[in-house]
Amino acid sequence: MQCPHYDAGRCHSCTLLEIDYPTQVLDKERHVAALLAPVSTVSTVSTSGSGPTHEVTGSGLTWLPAVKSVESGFRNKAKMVVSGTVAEPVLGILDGVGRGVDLTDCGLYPDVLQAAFAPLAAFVTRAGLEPYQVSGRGKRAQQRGELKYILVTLSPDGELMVRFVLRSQEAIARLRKHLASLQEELPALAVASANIQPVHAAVLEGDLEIPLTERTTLPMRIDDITLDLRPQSFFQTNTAVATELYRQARDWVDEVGPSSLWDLYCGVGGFALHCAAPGRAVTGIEISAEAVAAASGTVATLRDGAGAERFRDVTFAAGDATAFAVGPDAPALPEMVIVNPPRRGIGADLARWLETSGIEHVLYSSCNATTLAKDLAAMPSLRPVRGRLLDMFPQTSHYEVLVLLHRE
Ligand SMILES: C[S@@+](CC[C@H](N)C(=O)[O-])C[C@H]1O[C@@H](n2cnc3c(N)ncnc32)[C@H](O)[C@@H]1O
Repeated sequence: MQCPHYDAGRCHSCTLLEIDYPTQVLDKERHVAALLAPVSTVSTVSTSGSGPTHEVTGSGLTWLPAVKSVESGFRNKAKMVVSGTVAEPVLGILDGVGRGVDLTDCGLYPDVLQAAFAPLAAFVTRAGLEPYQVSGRGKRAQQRGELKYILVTLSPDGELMVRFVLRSQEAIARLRKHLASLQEELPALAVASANIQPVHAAVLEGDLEIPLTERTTLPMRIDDITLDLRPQSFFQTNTAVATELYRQARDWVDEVGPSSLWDLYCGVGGFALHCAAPGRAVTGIEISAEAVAAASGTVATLRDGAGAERFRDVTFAAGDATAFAVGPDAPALPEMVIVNPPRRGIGADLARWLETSGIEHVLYSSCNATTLAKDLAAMPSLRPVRGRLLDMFPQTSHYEVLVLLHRE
């Protein structure tokens, strides 16, 4: 992929841009294999001869060929910092000295997403949304303006969700007044909302979300399941690769064939719903109440359709994944658990609990192989047997990896 912003030193996000794509994937495969080698080696203890000896008999982990992405135009969401002025807003990033860099032609975005930026910039001007900026430092820092970010998500069917992250509610009336004109210029706009993020900190969004459109969910169709995305919920960045991720998870879960399954860190239910099957009880746990409400809505719709049997016993609840598993009110142990935590991993407590729980099968989907390796080291009885890298983030060193663990 060629990028004028990278060539000019204006943007450094795509750290692997100078490496050809097949080599990027190969390097990532080597990276994850090396990180997991210490936890995927089969060890046996031999008691013959003079005393116990520790023998390493090779890796018990089989890697499937990596799932590759298209090299550009794969991101389904854009997080645009808004800078510049009301008359000439700049959508993109801030460079090292706080100057706005226009990234509306960034090659990671599909054409439909790129085409949304000009109408959005024109809307910023029409609605008089002053870009947020800070001058000075420390106690002398002066904050001005309202609009911090514009967050845009593109659905597989070409619809858009747009969120305006604002410092206060000062501009809400103007947003509402001019929204119809934005919808005219941007007919793909299905869901719009304002998020209020009042603090001056490197935090993308705040707790308060104010809907601006009647529709509040964006349908994200993946194979035969349409997930409902709400403004404050997570969705995998690369829809095509996410589709392969959920298909692979479903295949491995079906091979094991559990009658009960937990999906911890379930988001809007991607794994839980793809892995649902007649006679299988599936429980999704997620910290975001919005995501749980969306997932519960999806499953109700699916039950009304042809999927009554498949989705009969699928439920979602809001809560902390570790507290749910280790807490006194935990339901009966499931036969299999899926975990898909944020970059920090599942952490010591949940890993310890899984290790001692007796649960036979775990599927771990990770966007950070370093924390994955650490978590696996804390669960030595659960051995990785199958792994697959899914390149969700070409041009960067990030990737997703799915690992199937069986109890030894
Ligand atoms: C990598 S995302 C995965 C979401 C989902 N599995 C998917 O495929 O879209 C991690 C999810 O964990 C949720 N989360 C973060 N901390 C959590 C916690 N302590 N307990 C439960 N869920 C948590 C986040 O809100 C986010 O939805």
